[in-house]
Amino acid sequence: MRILIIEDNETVSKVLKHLIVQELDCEVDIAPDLTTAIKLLDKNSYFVVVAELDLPDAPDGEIVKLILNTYQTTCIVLTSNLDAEQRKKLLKLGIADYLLKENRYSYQYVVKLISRLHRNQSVKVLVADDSVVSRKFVRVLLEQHLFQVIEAEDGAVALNILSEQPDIQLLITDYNMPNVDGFELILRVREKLSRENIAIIGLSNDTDESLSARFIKNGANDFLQKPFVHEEFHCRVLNTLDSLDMIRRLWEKANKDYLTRAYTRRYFFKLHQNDVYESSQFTLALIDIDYFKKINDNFGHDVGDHVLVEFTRRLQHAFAEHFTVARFGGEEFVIAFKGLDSSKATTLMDKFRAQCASTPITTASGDLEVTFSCGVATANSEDIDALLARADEYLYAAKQNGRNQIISA
Ligand SMILES: Nc1nc2c(ncn2[C@@H]2O[C@H](COP(=O)(O)OP(=O)(O)OP(=O)(O)O)[C@@H](O)[C@H]2O)c(=O)[nH]1
Repeated sequence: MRILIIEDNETVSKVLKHLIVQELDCEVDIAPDLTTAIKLLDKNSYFVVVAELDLPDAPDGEIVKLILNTYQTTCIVLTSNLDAEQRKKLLKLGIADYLLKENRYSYQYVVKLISRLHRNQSVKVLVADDSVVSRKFVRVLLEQHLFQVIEAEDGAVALNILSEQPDIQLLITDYNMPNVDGFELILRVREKLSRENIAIIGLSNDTDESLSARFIKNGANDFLQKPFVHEEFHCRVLNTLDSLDMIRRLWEKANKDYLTRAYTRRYFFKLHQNDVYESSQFTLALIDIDYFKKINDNFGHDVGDHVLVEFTRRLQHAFAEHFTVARFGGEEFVIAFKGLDSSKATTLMDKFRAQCASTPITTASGDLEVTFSCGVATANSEDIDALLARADEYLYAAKQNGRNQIISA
């Protein structure tokens, strides 16, 4: 990623460059005037340009049109003052945002904004609104911030799109829509997707002042009254996505193991507590790496950690797309094969066992042969604790029997 700062005040450009480089992995160029800026823009491709409006050789913000139209690059404007007329003109041109050089927080905001814009490129936003004009307006604003935008003309279409594209992170929905309105849409989305899955912003031009609270009580994260100004829209989207990121980080901390990123024992139980009662097609594989203590003793804890991480990567690669992979602690893992009987799960596990045994793990201390033992048990009207206890018995038998093998029933 490469950023260009066009700024004639050397102190400002240096501070900004310092803050950007500290926070983001990128190259930063500085141009003190329009002439130098053009040379750099001709030579390099920039992710974002941060530009001062008043330059020695272009005092009337000429640089903005050039960046947006000629170089078709995202532009953040930096300025000491901005009157209402200029502000309107800049927003109409399609800048991503403008910042007044008021204090150090303005510069920190620029860094935060660039980082957000970078992440936005992979963020899908669904806009549900029956008004084409309103939908297009929101689309333009979102595209200025580099989001991937998908449109739905009513709530029913939005629900279909959400079920087909579970990676949508933000839903922006109008209230008044035919078929399924904004409230019903939110209620139905929240039945399936919680706050770590998707964020929701409600929109309405209805004058009913209780709407905002009702939207939020129904499960929206925020609400915007139409017509709204560009800045408010961007700030609310930014805040909503920041809190989505935070909730996701907390969720990961609570449910994923810090070292291997596999699910924790607690999350595993939460997911599968009731599965055994429901289906006899539910099989657990309890896995334990063989002689793992020796790896730690002979090569050190860091190598042991590396083996655990690589072993988990292999497990995830082989099974995580369809089944739950959890680390139960130490060098013990479990896989929940929902929908598979003992024989199918054992066949899959044995294929994986043979692959592991024949592919050493490369570590700082050389290539290490790593094998595991495994107990496979299929539900038999028992609860999850009893099923796990049985898998553990088979695992113990596999260890006693010489390791690097699977025992199942
Ligand atoms: N490096 C590392 N070691 C861990 C971690 N968690 C547990 N261990 C170590 O894993 C080892 C487990 O050893 P044991 O339970 O004796 O089992 P083993 O050596 O694998 O022998 P068998 O299971 O009988 O084949 C212990 O030395 C623990 O200290 C971890 O997060 N990182």
